[in-house]
Amino acid sequence: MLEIHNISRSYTGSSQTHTVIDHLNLTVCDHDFFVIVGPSGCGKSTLLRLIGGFDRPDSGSLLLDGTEITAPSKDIMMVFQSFDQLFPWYTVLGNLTYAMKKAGLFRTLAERKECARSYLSMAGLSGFENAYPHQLSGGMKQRAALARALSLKPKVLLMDEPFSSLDIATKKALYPIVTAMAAQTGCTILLVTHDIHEARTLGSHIAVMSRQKKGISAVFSKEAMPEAETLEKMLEENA
Ligand SMILES: Nc1ncnc2c1ncn2[C@@H]1O[C@H](COP(=O)(O)OP(=O)(O)OP(=O)(O)O)[C@@H](O)[C@H]1O
Repeated sequence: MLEIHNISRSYTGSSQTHTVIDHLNLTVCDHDFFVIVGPSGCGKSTLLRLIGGFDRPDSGSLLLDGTEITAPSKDIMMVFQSFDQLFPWYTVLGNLTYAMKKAGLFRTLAERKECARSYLSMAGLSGFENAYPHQLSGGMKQRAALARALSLKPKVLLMDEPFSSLDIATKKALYPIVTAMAAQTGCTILLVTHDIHEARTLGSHIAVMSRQKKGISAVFSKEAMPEAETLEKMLEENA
């Protein structure tokens, strides 16, 4: 379980301090597909960086299974928006086996390859194991990045607008794959998006972040999820 207690984070510029997150609290349960939406600049990426241990709060604490998050670790992986997150000099399979080796997973290359193939199959990339990243479409690159991250068996996967550069048809084709991968691996997922349709399609929960509140203004479970129009309105109100 991920527990965020009363965290605050400010950035100090040349003349003033800008508080982005102010006493934010949030609990994300194991296996949740937790989607964070919010107006531009409200601090969504800042929050993901804090959860990932890439940044530290000025006050408050973040706990994963009761242990404070103080630095990046193999328990929490991140997938970004950029199509350039794969190593261009490795094949798709090589990207996964190299990451596994670095993470100390499996003793032999054969074991790593077998595991990598199963994650690539989940991502719908069977047959592309020997392709290089430049030979893949944007959607395929994001699926490969997702497969690579999940193959490292993190407890939590953070995704910062991973699909926002994809066209609508590609995104729609990707959602069932992402949902199936989340279910099959059981990984807890936190996804930041601007796309309300994406949030409603993928999320087991949706949290709305607010610029005025500098925190979370509402959390909805799948059963109580508002219509897209209502969510859009909430985003406008929280800008
Ligand atoms: N390293 C930094 N130094 C100074 N200010 C920063 C830094 N990182 C973020 N900010 C500021 O903090 C605020 C929140 O930024 P953040 O990127 O977390 O928001 P966001 O909700 O992810 O935005 P967007 O939806 O546009 O990607 C912005 O005003 C941004 O300029």
